Amino acid sequence: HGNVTIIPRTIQGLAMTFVGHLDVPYGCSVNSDDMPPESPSQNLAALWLRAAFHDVGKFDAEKPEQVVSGLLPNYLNETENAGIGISVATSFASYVKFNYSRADFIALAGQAVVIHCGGPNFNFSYGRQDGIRTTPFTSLAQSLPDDAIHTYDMMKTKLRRLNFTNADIVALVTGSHSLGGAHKAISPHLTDQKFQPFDSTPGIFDNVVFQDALKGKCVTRVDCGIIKDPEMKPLIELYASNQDAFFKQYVESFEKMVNLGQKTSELSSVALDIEVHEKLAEEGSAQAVLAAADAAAGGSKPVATAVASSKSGASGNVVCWMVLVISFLLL
Ligand code: HEM
Repeated sequence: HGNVTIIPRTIQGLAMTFVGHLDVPYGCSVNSDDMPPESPSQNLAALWLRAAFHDVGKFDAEKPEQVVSGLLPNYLNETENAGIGISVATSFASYVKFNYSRADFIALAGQAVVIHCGGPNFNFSYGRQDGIRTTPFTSLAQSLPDDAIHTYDMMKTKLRRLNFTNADIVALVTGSHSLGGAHKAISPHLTDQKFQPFDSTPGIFDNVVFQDALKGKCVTRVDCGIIKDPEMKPLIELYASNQDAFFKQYVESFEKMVNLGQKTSELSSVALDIEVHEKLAEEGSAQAVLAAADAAAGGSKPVATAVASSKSGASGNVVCWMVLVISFLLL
């Protein structure tokens, strides 16, 4: 981790690689090239962001110095990680030999998603240590809040174990659910649809999820609990009316999340140059995302938006693959 001139360049290169994958061909929503149609989630962007959370799931506030991150690929069989295994980020993390940690790798994938899909742009901190594979985490099996079996109060207790404040919880949990949605294959307690978007713009990282929550729309038990929680509701109202306030809090809370268990004084910081996905609005609405999911699954219903986005994706593909090749050369 010592070489400060090389590392930032490789981090920028890797960030571009992630963005290249996201853009082939459905941007921030469904990526049919990477996600096989039979998989429970076909939303690579959402999966990577989710993975950044799950990678710190073993954090124990009673052992704050215990390094927990970088181990997600070893825990994909746990029920709390159902559906994440398909994520290319975690598979990459298990086989690609970069000169920085798997923890950095997974955090960067999540952060690249936030920036590329319309969220706040912020520096990436790097130099995280990876947890030791043989760490006995067994006392903390099922350590992440489980939407299918826990009450809202139990989930809130588990989120407190991650040292999350109310603002962290609202920004990170409901806020991250700005992207993606629930899948019958993973969350039969929530939906009987293959894909149930969390908000009306599941391919855009924005504050619409809070506006929808105030209109009574919530999908996960945790989000439905948050909107009813008198401690949390004022924050939902704030973020619904003020996207800047949401983004400001998100940056702080995301940093906190991906640094759980790490010695933050030993981390360095580098600016990322990531462009926002050019067809965000066109591809990010619930209707466009559902149409793309249908197309990716081989559905026969042609929908105007899906056809339009896959056409634009074809020319975009060439550019994206060039970006991928160039960024691998840089690495
Ligand atoms: C109490 C905490 C949380 C609970 C109970 C929870 C629960 C869930 C559930 C049930 C799903 C649906 C999975 C599926 O059916 O495919 C989901 C999806 C998702 N979660 Fe969370 N979540 C929590 C916190 C977070 C956090 C902190 C993040 C990110 C920082 C996050 C990011 C996501 C994303 C992006 C998706 C969409 C995945 C996709 O579309 O494939 N969640 N979450």
